[in-house]
Amino acid sequence: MFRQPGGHVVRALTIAGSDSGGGAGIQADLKTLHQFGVYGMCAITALTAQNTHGVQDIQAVPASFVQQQLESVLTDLGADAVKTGMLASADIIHTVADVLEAHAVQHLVVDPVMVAKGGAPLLQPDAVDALKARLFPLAAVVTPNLPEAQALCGYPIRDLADAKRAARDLAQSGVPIVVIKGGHAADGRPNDAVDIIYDSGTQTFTSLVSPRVPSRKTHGTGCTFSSAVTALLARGEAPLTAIAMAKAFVFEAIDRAKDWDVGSGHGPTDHTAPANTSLLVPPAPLQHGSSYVYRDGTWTVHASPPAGL
Ligand SMILES: Nc1ncnc2c1ncn2[C@@H]1O[C@H](COP(=O)(O)OP(=O)(O)O)[C@@H](O)[C@H]1O
Ligand SMILES: Cc1ncc(COP(=O)(O)O)c(N)n1
Repeated sequence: MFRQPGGHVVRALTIAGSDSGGGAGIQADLKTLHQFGVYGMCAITALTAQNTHGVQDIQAVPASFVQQQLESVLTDLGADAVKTGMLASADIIHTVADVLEAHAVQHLVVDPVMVAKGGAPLLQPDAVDALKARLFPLAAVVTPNLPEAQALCGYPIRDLADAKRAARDLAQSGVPIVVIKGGHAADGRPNDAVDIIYDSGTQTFTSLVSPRVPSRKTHGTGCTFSSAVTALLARGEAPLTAIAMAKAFVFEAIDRAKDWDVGSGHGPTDHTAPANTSLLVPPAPLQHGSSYVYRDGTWTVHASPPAGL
């Protein structure tokens, strides 16, 4: 386990739904935290019966029991960073926000999970406003994918300019760093996977680019990405560095699983991808406002921003 100077074992808490298929949700989160050498804990918001073909059923967890799980963990073990994934309902969002406020939690990563890749709704539609009003102001980093950013902003995101507008608009809810993830932008094009970061402190956009792995096995990529960011924030990395290392980790996790036979639908990624090597580390320190490309295990700075999403 990763330790701070002084011996403190680094720990992180995920508040999310359970994926029985093991590729997304709590299961992806704990695997990722472990891979980064961070002690992982969880508060489960919903149980899903799920596989690589979709979500077959959902059992909600009462908000009062979510609260109890959070209190149990935070009053004893504590967390150096916290992430949220599937929160299911407005009730649970309010409860989570109340507890996180009361415990003055630092380094909160909010992954505003709304719909599974197969199309199943994972958040009640009336809960979107609660997410923005209650959790975004507590977050250090918010990580919507393109459909989530569209739902949160209320307008279509078709290109890089739209993604930048969305990131800036979402930061208005009091979020220091917004990452618009470009995993959904493929439309069959063999393009790159481009993530746009907006830092409201410096008011700059930084883009992170990797090749797009031609694979359907991307179940849980968002959970894996936000958990890697959480682990690295817990370890004390600067946010931009954490986000870049997380992107490189997810690329490696997708790449290593592309020929896996785990399920016959949208399969999971390989959480044993290397997490603690210099491979993931970008040219430090990252410059706000620049564009970085991760290719063949190396980060390089690019003078010009990416051409598109
Ligand atoms: N086929 C792919 N190849 C490389 N990177 C990908 C691919 N699909 C998604 N990513 C990356 O995975 C991360 C999660 O993005 P995304 O899949 O959009 O999230 P979500 O699971 O929330 O929909 C982002 O860094 C994105 O760029
Ligand atoms: C419990 C749970 N949480 C999150 C996701 C989103 O993951 P994806 O977008 O890859 O389907 C999921 N499918 N299930």
